[in-house]
Amino acid sequence: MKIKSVRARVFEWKGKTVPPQGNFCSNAMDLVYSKTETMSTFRFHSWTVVEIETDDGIVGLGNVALAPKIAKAIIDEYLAPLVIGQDPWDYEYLWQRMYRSTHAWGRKGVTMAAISAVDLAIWDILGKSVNKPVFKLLGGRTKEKIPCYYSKLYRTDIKEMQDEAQKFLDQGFTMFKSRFGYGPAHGTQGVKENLKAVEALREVIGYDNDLMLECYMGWNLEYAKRMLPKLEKFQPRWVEEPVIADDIDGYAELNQLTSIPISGGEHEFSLYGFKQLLERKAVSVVQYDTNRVGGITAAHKINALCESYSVPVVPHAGQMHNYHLTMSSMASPMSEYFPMFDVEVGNELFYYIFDGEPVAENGFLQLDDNTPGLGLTLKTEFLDQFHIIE
Ligand SMILES: O=C(O)[C@H](O)[C@H](O)[C@@H](O)CO
Ligand SMILES: [Mg+2]
Repeated sequence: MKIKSVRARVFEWKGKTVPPQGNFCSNAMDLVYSKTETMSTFRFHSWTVVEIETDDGIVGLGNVALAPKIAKAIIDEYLAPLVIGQDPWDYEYLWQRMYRSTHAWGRKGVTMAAISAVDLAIWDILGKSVNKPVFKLLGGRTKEKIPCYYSKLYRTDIKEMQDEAQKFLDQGFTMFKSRFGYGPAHGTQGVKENLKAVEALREVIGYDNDLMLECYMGWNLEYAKRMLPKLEKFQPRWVEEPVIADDIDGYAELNQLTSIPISGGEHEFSLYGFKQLLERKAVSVVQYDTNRVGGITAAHKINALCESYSVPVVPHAGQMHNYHLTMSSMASPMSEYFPMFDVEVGNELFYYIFDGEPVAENGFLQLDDNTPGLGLTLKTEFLDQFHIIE
């Protein structure tokens, strides 16, 4: 079997969107002086879809959501020529070709995300070629089904947040992730607002359910050091990405500061990036996303590394490419889960592009033993609402 072609297309959402409200989630831009609203940079409304076809007619699907137009250019210009004509079963060799030939300017960020998309499509081909789901190629089922946490609860009106939590509690979810709205730029009033939201959520879900808290890199070390002791009484399961991804010392300090586990890695890349985080004890929960970190070839190795450090892996964003790794790894206790909503920030956009994403039931996800590959197909239902760049 040989790879015949690589097609990378950008799917830009042109359909209806629900504008996220006010300070719906703190983010790294909050710390930079700006005359415009910093939240507006925080959208994921396009996606790169990669289709790799083999000479025997199998088509593998991969995707990347970071800087989609740049990712497409990297795939077209640099990565496609490295894999065309090659045997997809040589996935490690192909991965190393992509990684090493772009190393001088690639390594992390959008280049690694582009490599991830090609690698995902290759693994989809492998599964399809032997008629097995990808998780079977990675070691098989380590759990009957995957526990998942409800992820949204953007910082909106407190009552709205409480109603949202109640609705998904009633649907059987036992774990919830919410977003802080405020950071260092919002002074003591912002501190109060952050605490108010957490208290209000605990009122609804109680202390027998898990609550995770997301900063999305919108704090700094000093602010996080003030906030964590105040949050301790609310027993968060973790506080996520309190500082920017490059501040590994900051993570390490915060992770030792209180009883609250610090999570991160959503914006970290490659086996080496995670080795650094683990060696420094910088995170207590690892949250790579397979479509950023280097695809399944890299994520599988990171899982093994995390297993050896006894650090759980809870990949970012749900999605099939992550679920297959979670299903097959002892290091992964659960998944993130975004239900399908109207297009808002864009975290939910993959439901509009792909068919096959599992729907949670009572807080659990299931993967089918008999669906080969990653289990995704391109959806036709919303096709007319995308502008597609070839
Ligand atoms: O952990 C997450 O789910 C992410 O940080 C979100 O994708 C982020 O976009 C906030 O909604
Ligand atoms: Mg996150």
